[in-house]
Amino acid sequence: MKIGIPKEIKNHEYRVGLTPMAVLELTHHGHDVAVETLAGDAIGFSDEQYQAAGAQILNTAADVFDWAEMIVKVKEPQAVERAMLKPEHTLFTYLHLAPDVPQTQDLIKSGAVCIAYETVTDARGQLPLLAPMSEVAGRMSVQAGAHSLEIAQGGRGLLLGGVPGVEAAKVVVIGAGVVGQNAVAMAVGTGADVVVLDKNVDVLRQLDKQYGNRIKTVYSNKEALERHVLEADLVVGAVLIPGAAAPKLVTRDMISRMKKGAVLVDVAIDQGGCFETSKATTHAEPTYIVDGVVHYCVANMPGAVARTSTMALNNATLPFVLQLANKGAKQAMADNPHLLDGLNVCRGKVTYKSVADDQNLEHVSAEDALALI
Ligand SMILES: NC(=O)C1=CN([C@@H]2O[C@H](COP(=O)(O)OP(=O)(O)OC[C@H]3O[C@@H](n4cnc5c(N)ncnc54)[C@H](O)[C@@H]3O)[C@@H](O)[C@H]2O)C=CC1
Ligand SMILES: CC(=O)C(=O)O
Ligand SMILES: [Mg+2]
Repeated sequence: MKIGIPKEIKNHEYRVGLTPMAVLELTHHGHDVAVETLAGDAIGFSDEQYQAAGAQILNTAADVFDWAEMIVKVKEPQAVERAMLKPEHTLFTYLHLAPDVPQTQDLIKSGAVCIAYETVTDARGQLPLLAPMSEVAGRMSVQAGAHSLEIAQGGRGLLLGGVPGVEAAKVVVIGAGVVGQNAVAMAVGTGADVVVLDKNVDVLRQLDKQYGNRIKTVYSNKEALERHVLEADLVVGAVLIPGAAAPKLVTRDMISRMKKGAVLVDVAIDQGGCFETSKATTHAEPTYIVDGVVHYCVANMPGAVARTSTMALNNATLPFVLQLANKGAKQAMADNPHLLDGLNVCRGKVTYKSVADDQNLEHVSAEDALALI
């Protein structure tokens, strides 16, 4: 198969769809790979390394899209990229479609087969292609929150762990999945006072076993959520309903009653965000302030540590890229129901139920849509 890797163009996004090491695996299996020039340059993957792995280097994204049968990316395609998609393409990347109507419409119009990393599942019902970036973003969330708590950033002027004789800051993590667990680990490491909420008692049980009384685990209902958010210095939003728009758990009214200079880090912003006042920001301008509360809402947090993130992402995506390349998209998805769970848009039809529901669109099951390929 002909596999194309364009350079990422989202603001301060330096990850790349495939590393030279991953390209070598594909060329070794007899596939052809084309990489846009300088696609990995910012993170130390040169054009020469890609050529040594057997790839050809093309000058523009348009050349890559024209040549390739499958496009492997990191971030959801931007408008100029969507305009280059054709029905012959398989697109394999993060999509986060539920809160993104223009992207959904463009992918429908493209006729392409669009498989989203974030809804591919594994045998335990988890999300193996989201998990590595959630690990990165969860760890970064506490770093970003600590920085935002500094006075110069509009924060309360608190050090998360305090110092001897001065109490630690209170960190509240909403959602105890992969992002939440990694945020808790980092927050505990700083010495902060940590509370974590979830609706899944099993994950709270797990954290309770791991940390004992070093943290507080709390079942997430309206009363508990409000009480802890109002006491918080830093709140990390880490909830997910797979494929769907994030629930707005923290309302504008609650935010107006939070401590001035408190910080919200909305990691769930790529699914629309779980704070009512959240809107996506970029690494160039990561924060803004509403009612005295600092909001950090960067939708591609792992892009800031792009070398670590690219390698972690490739470890997870490569087996699926190989299946798609070796068998073709239709057969690979027919053979692997976990990969089929990734199918979001296929030949003009929305094939992921919660995306269709959130946008009032017709839904065709992924199984039925395979017949369209
Ligand atoms: N901004 C960024 O750069 C990045 C964002 N993310 C996003 O972070 C979010 C979380 O991802 P993961 O941790 O991997 O998901 P996950 O599925 O591992 O965990 C989500 C948790 O939220 C809980 N939850 C759902 N509804 C809830 C509610 N009403 N109250 C409390 N808890 C609730 C679930 O029970 C689950 O434990 C996703 O939206 C993901 O796309 C992930 C990586 C990077
Ligand atoms: C998961 C995601 O949105 C990211 O890595 O940017
Ligand atoms: Mg994102």
